Amino acid sequence: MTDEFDDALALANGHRPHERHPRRTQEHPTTPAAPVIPDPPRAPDERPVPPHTWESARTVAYRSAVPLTPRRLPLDRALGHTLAAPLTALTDLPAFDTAAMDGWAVNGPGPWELAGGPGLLAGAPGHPTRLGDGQALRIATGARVPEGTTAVVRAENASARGGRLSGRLPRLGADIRPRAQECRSGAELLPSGTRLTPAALGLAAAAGYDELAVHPLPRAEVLVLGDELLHHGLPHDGRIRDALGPMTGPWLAALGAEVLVTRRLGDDADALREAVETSRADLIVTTGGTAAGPVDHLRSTLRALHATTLISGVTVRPGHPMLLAELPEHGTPVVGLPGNPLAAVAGLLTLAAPLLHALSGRMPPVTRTATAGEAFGGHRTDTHLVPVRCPAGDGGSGGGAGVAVPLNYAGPAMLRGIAAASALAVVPPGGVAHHDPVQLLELPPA
Ligand SMILES: Nc1nc2c(c(=O)[nH]1)N[C@H]1C(S)=C(S)[C@@H](COP(=O)(O)OP(=O)(O)OC[C@H]3O[C@@H](n4cnc5c(N)ncnc54)[C@H](O)[C@@H]3O)O[C@H]1N2
Ligand code: MOO
Repeated sequence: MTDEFDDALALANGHRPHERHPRRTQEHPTTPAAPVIPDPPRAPDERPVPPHTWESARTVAYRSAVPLTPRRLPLDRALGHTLAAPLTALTDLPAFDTAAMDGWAVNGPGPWELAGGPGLLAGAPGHPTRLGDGQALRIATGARVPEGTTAVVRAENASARGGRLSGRLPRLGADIRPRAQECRSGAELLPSGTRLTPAALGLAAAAGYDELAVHPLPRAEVLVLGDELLHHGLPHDGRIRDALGPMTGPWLAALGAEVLVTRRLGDDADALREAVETSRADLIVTTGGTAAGPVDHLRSTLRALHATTLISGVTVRPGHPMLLAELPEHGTPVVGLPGNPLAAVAGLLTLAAPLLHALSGRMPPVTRTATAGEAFGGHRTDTHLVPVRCPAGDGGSGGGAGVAVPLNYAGPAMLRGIAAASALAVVPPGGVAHHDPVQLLELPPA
């Protein structure tokens, strides 16, 4: 076991392992064994990339990309995009003094004399006529208040009889939303780099926008590697269901990518090379094939394509064989996710998330602090990513950020823990004691 790990680490570091043992070709006899393709010789000046720490891997991934060129999009197509310029109010909000309640606009202390006419409705054209001293006029929520209004009296707090209105004396300005209460024209409402939520789109519309300058969604392509994978039905004859095909695209989309396609390539080195060479994506994400197995072609394919390796192995568990490379010409990033499913999640959050933030013009993803609900055993030398339950609103003793409890079924090949998790705890080498602060990586929303 130790030898196997050493071999994979050696390979991840750019060395040849001492000895190769075919791992997969005998596992599924129904599939013809893929030919073992020798790694192309390394160029003499090519230096192996030592493994990065988890923190430095995230920084390198973020710094390796620049934001995609902004474009203008109508509001109804801008959800999930990132603002390429601050959202600046194009109008005062409210744009005029507005009734905040259904009732009467009044001028001065009551009782008031009811002014004639149909009353004021929201959106009514023309300017309402001035309200004279001691007068009251029926008004609906959202209607412009007439000049001279000192307050709005709520319908339930007054009664109109015989041309007069009597009721509780409101304080000056009661239930009037004054013009520019929320913002003045020109005020910055949201900074550049904000990802547009439904609320942000509503705010943009309220502030007068029809379209917004945004960074386009980075286009991602997912290449799922592995001849052992089945795409429907039950595992049989040593073959298993592909768990990463259905998971990786949606996860990238939740992180802000537009997923062009998920392609199942088996362990065909030629198909992998062609798919990478011909991709039009801004980000290529592969699953499996990062380690030392006889049909793990990813690293040799990237070398053959003269890709630059930025990250080759990260001192994180699970997920240590993850990699990041850049293709020549356009510098398209290739993220190699390890095949073990929880290791692939680790790669998504360690490498793909910072890259997508950078390509979209967002700040790097951040962790938040919670309190360890029990001791988290750490790895001796590596960061350990642990699925946790940390219910929202669970204040805990540590001060409001929640109490994180590790979940079972968190082995590298398991998804049961992460599927029930609300976050991944980032456990430094040596672990975290019960009640101590622990950093959490949020999982993207569905
Ligand atoms: N000699 C060594 N072998 C391995 C090491 C090592 O250090 N030395 N590390 C192990 C670790 S850790 C991981 S993680 C994996 C990474 O391997 P690969 O990225 O090359 O992935 P595969 O070999 O293709 O698959 C590994 C494992 O995951 C299963 N898998 C792959 N794709 C999927 C998928 N789409 N859905 C579900 N399961 C998938 C695959 O069947 C294997 O069981 O390497 C270890 N080996
Ligand atoms: O990257 Mo592996 O998960 O440690 O199984």
